[in-house]
Amino acid sequence: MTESSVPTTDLPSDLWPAPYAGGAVDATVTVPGSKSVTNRGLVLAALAAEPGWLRRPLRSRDTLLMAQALRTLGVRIEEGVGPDGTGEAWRVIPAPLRGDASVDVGNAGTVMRFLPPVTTLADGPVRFDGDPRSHERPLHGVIDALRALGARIDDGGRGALPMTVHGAGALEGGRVEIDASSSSQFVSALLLSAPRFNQGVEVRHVGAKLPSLPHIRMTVDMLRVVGAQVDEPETGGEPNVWRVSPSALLGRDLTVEPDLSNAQPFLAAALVTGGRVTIPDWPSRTTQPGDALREIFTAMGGSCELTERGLTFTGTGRIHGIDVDLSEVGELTPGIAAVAALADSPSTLRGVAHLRLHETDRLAALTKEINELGGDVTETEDGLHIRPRPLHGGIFHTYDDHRMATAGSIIGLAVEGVQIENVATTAKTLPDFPRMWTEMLEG
Ligand SMILES: O=C(O)C1=C[C@@H](OP(=O)(O)O)[C@@H](O)[C@H](O)C1
Ligand SMILES: C=C(OP(=O)(O)O)C(=O)O
Repeated sequence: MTESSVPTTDLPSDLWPAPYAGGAVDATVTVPGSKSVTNRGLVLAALAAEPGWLRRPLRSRDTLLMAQALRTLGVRIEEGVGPDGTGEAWRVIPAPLRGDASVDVGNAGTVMRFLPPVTTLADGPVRFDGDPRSHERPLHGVIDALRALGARIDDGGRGALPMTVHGAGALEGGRVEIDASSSSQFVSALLLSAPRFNQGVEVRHVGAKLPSLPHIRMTVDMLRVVGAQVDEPETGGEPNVWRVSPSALLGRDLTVEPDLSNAQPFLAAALVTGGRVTIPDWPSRTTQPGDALREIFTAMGGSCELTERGLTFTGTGRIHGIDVDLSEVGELTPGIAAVAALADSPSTLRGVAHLRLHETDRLAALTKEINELGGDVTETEDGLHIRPRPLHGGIFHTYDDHRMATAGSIIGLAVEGVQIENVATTAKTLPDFPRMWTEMLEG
């Protein structure tokens, strides 16, 4: 059993010549596990009353940071092969959570939001810090809610990182109102730890909008799988209210689905080159937002077939613009914008103002980088307006954002001479991206 170190993004900011396709791709691409499922699975297993397994976990910067943080708190995570001897599996052995610990969140929204509630259960202070961008990403929803539920947190009044959560071994819990319009992860964070709060939790979202609803569904589904009792709006509960009862959690044997948002660039490659890409193990039912790509990329000109072999997506060589509300599936925006820049008609991407506070300001970054290749993109109040124009080569900057790197690579398939700055930033969720991309083109 080995414990691997967390890859960092401190690699030199090099330029990676994005491969130009020159013809239709025809490939089968096996995509590693979902970041969102892996990090929820780790948290729930760490909070359980008995050991559990996580099979086919994603091994990337965000998930290794989560694993490292949980280990620092006393949880044992043994990396090895699964009970049936096939494939990678992590055995998670819960333990009383230790304080006087430090957590590096990197720039992982799931780590910076999901772990503060967990650490209220530790027996001492837990210091949180991360990449410079982590200081700018919204955390106030989690901090304010935890204080209202009984936690003591020192954040220097910033409502953001760095901060210290003074774990007291338990948290009272109860009712709380939050405004989660800047991130659905505020809601998910509170729900995930709530079975271990004395009174559980009732979270009421009071903001004007709530992004990334499928990710909240994922939280609810995964809580139910480990035995938690959850009342929520979609199964007859009050709108915008989630209730989790206090209970012990079961240790499960969970298999992580492929990351459908990381499947996006490969599906886009089929669309952009008029080729065909199959993603094995595409789930027939899932809460992952990437599943919406079947509909979105079909509307943009391709077609797809979901069979036992997986999802096969076929492009026609023609790409159409789209007018679409992406509020539920915001993390797909960079890849959709890249395809839209190559389309035969304009696109409007709506409902994603909160992307300004993601890994980078994604609306500004996409606008600038596509325009520097000759494009015509304008930011709207809540999204992007993209009028396709002939593009030329140049440097595509990535701003430490994995999805900027994959978006630039999609454009590079159709435009010669695109160079991706710091492609290593894909390590956040898909460390093997450059190799996978090159192999896809080799067929
Ligand atoms: O809970 C999750 O796993 C995620 C929720 C979403 O966050 P926001 O609601 O902040 O957009 C999404 O963009 C992120 O990539 C993953
Ligand atoms: C927004 C994203 O990540 P995070 O979990 O850091 O919020 C993303 O992966 O697109």
